[in-house]
Amino acid sequence: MTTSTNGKFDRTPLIAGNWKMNMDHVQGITLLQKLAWTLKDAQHDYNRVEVAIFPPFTDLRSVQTLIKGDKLDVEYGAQDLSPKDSGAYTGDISGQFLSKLGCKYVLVGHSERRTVHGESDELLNEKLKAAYRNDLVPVLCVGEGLEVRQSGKHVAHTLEQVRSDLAGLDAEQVSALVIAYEPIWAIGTGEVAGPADAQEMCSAIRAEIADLYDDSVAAKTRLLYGGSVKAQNAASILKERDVDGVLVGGASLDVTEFANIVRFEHHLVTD
Ligand SMILES: O=C[C@H](O)COP(=O)(O)O
Repeated sequence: MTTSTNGKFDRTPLIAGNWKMNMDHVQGITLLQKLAWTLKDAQHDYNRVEVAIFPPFTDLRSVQTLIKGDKLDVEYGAQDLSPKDSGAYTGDISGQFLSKLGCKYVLVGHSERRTVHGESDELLNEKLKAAYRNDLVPVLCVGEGLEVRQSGKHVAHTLEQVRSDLAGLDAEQVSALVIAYEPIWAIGTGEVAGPADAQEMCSAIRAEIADLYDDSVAAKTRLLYGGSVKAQNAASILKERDVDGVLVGGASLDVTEFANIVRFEHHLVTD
């Protein structure tokens, strides 16, 4: 039944669910439990397609306990971290604490952090370094707003974000990095960038990494697309050569929908 989509899967595809500020810890473990059951019933192979969730900070301990207790193969991460490791930074969360909670990943520079909280590329560069210092794999989010897209400067704009955010990172760090291209105009709006748009940007980001580092680094960095991804459009986006996964917001709160996104290869077979 399962088939390779296009032979690109030397990079393990990553299907990531960003719960944003939804699901308290009780709701969160119910959602995770249902997701794990659904994927178990479907005999999902986590080595073939990795699954990660990004719950609110207050859910992380419960998520860790469930995943450890039930030996689930779902990975998890936080939605943000402080650029500092400890100190008088009221309200901030240290990467040290996230690491201690068993997080594998952390989102950095989600567009809602950039726009609602005014986070700059300089700050995001510090957050990336904090993530690596604490053995967390960052999922760096980049992407343009509607005005930039309409001006036709979306590729230049996004590559500038990539260059600024990665300043000072070494080849090993960037090889492990995940970058999510999320055009702001497509987030939570129902507007989806087409597969060709996702491929255009992911291929430009990969070429930029090859320029900044080398081809072997660019071949390892995983690139995701995010913005109104649903089960119905996931497979066509994931078929693109440089798209290695998706970062899902709204649809990650619906178990059936998210599980179907995780099982995108099966949709390719039946589409
Ligand atoms: O982190 C996820 C993105 O913001 C996409 O959200 P969405 O799938 O609700 O459009």
